[in-house]
Amino acid sequence: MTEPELVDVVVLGLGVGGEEVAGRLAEAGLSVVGIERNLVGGECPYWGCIPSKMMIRAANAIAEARRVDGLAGTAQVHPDWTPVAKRIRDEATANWDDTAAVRRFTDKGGRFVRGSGRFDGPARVRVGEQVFQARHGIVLGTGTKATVPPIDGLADTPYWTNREAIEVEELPESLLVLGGGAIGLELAQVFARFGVRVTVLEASERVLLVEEPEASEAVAAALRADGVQIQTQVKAARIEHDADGFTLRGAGGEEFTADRLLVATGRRAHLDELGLDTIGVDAGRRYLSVDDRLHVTDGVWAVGDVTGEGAFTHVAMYQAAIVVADVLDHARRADPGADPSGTASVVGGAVGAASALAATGASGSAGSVPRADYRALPRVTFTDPEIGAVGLTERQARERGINVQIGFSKLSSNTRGWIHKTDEGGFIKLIADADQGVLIGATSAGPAGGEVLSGLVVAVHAAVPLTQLRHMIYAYPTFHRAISEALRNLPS
Ligand SMILES: Cc1cc2nc3c(=O)[nH]c(=O)nc-3n(C[C@H](O)[C@H](O)[C@H](O)COP(=O)(O)OP(=O)(O)OC[C@H]3O[C@@H](n4cnc5c(N)ncnc54)[C@H](O)[C@@H]3O)c2cc1C
Ligand SMILES: NC(=O)c1ccc[n+]([C@@H]2O[C@H](COP(=O)([O-])OP(=O)(O)OC[C@H]3O[C@@H](n4cnc5c(N)ncnc54)[C@H](O)[C@@H]3O)[C@@H](O)[C@H]2O)c1
Repeated sequence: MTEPELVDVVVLGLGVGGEEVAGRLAEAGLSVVGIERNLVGGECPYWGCIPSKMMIRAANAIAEARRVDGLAGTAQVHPDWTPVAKRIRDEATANWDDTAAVRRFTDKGGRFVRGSGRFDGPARVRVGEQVFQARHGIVLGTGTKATVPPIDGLADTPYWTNREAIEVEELPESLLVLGGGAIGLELAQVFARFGVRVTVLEASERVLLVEEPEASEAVAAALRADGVQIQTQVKAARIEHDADGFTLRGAGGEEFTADRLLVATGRRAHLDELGLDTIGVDAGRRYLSVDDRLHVTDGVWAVGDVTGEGAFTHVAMYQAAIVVADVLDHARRADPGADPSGTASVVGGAVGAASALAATGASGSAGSVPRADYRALPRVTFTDPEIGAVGLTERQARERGINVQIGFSKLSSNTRGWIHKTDEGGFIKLIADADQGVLIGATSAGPAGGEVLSGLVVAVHAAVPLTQLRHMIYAYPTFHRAISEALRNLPS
C-alpha cells in the first residue's frame, strides 16, 4: 500500500474556483497540492465564458455593422468565422494548452499533479498511485459536465456540447440547438449572425425559463429577428444521425433536421466519481450541499459549480474568497502558537497571510470569516439584447409570500433608448418588497443590460431604501436612467 504524503491542503479540480483557492493558499505559505485532470482554469477560459464572449463580440460587431443602413449610410458585411476561431485558438486558449496556467500556480508555491483524484478515506485523496493526507483540509472544485438527456438514439450520435461548439473551425450550414437556456441562446444568436440556419428546441413553455417572462420574450424576439427558429414545448422522442445530418423527432410527430446538433440542456456535478462514500458524504445528490462557509463536512470545503449555488464564474470567485479565509482560519486555530509574522513555520506563513487579508477586509480573523450570501446574485445572459438580472424574479418573490410591487419601464420610452433605436425589447423591471421598502430583484434588458445592472445589484445588496433610490440623480441621457422611470412606476 502506498504511504500517504502529508501536506497542508489538497485542492481537487483546478477550475475557476479551485485554481483561485489553491493559488491563494499556496501564496499564503501553506503546502498545497492542486490536482487537475484536464486543463488548469477549467471550463470558463477554454470552453465557456471567455471564448463564448469572444464569439459574441464578433457576432455583435456584425449586427452593429448591419445597423448602419438607415442610420449612417450603407455597409456591407461578409461574415467570416476564420478570425473568430483563430482568436479563440491563439488568444483565449493557447490551442487548449494550460502550460501558462500551471506555471501561474507553481510560481505561487503550489504543487501541481495532473490526474483524476478521488477521496480515499477521511482527509485523504488518491491520484493514481499517489495518496495525499491533508492536515488542514480538502477543497473540492470539480465543477459540472454537460447533461445529455436520455433521448432515444442521442448517445450514439456525434452531437456537440459546448466544447465542440466552442472549438468549431468551420461552421455548419444548419444547427439544431437542444435547450433554450443561457448556453443555447448565446450560441444560437452567434451562429445565426454568421449565417448558420439555427433552430432552438426548448422543452418548456419559454426560453430563458429562469428569468422574467418579459426577458424571455425580448430574447426570443431578437433571435427570431436574426433568423433563428424557436420552438418551445418540444418533447424530443428520438434523434438519428446519418450522412445527411441529424433528425430530431418530437413526441407529437414533428421533425427537425440540421447538419449539426448542439445539446445545451443544463449541467450537472459528477459526484459519483469522487469517492465521497469513503468520507460518509452522499454522492447521489445533484450537487454537494454546503453551509454558508462552504463546508461539506469536517475538513472538507467545496467551491464553484459543484455547490449548485449558481453556475457562474463570479460565484466561484466569491466563494473562493470565503474558502481561503476559512481554511486559513482553521490552520491558525490548529496551530495557535504559530508565528503571526509568517516566518516561523508553514502554518505561520498562513497565519501571517490571514492577518494581512483580514487587514484588507478580504478575509477574516478567527470567528469573522465572511459568510456566503446570495441575495444579490447577479446574472447576465450575453444575448443582444443583454439580459442582466439580480436577486429574485417576480415569481420567486410571490412564491415566498412577499408583499411584491412591480416597477417597469421600456427602453424605447427612455431618451437614450430612443436615440439608440433599440427595438421594443429593452426594459427595466423592478421587484420591490413593499413592507421593507427595498428592491429584492431586478432585470435590465437592453444593449448594455449587463452594465446597467450594476446599480441595481448595489441597490439589492445594500438594501438601499426606495425613498433614497427615488431621490438619486440619474445621468441624462443614459440607458440606466430608465431605472428612475421604473421607480416612478412603482406604487408609492
Ligand atoms: C458555454 C459556457 C459559457 C459560460 N459563460 C459564462 C459567463 O459568461 N459568465 C459566467 O459567470 N459563467 C459562465 N459560464 C459558467 C462558468 O464557466 C462556470 O461557472 C465556471 O467555470 C465554474 O468554475 P468551477 O471551478 O466551479 O468549475 P469548472 O470550471 O468546471 O472546473 C472544474 C475542474 O475540475 C476538474 N475536475 C473534475 N473532477 C476532477 C477530478 N476527479 N480530478 C481532477 N480534476 C477534476 C475539471 O477537469 C475542471 O477543470 C459558462 C459556462 C459555459 C459552459
Ligand atoms: N452568461 C452566463 O453567465 C452563462 C452563459 C452560459 C452558461 N452559463 C451557466 O451555465 C449553466 C448551464 O447552461 P445551460 O444553458 O446548459 O443550462 P440551463 O439550465 O440554463 O438551460 C437548459 C435549458 O434546456 C432545457 N431542456 C432541458 N432538457 C431538455 C430537452 N430534453 N429538450 C429540450 N430542452 C431541454 C431546459 O428547459 C432549459 O431551458 C447556466 O445555468 C449558467 O449558470 C452562464
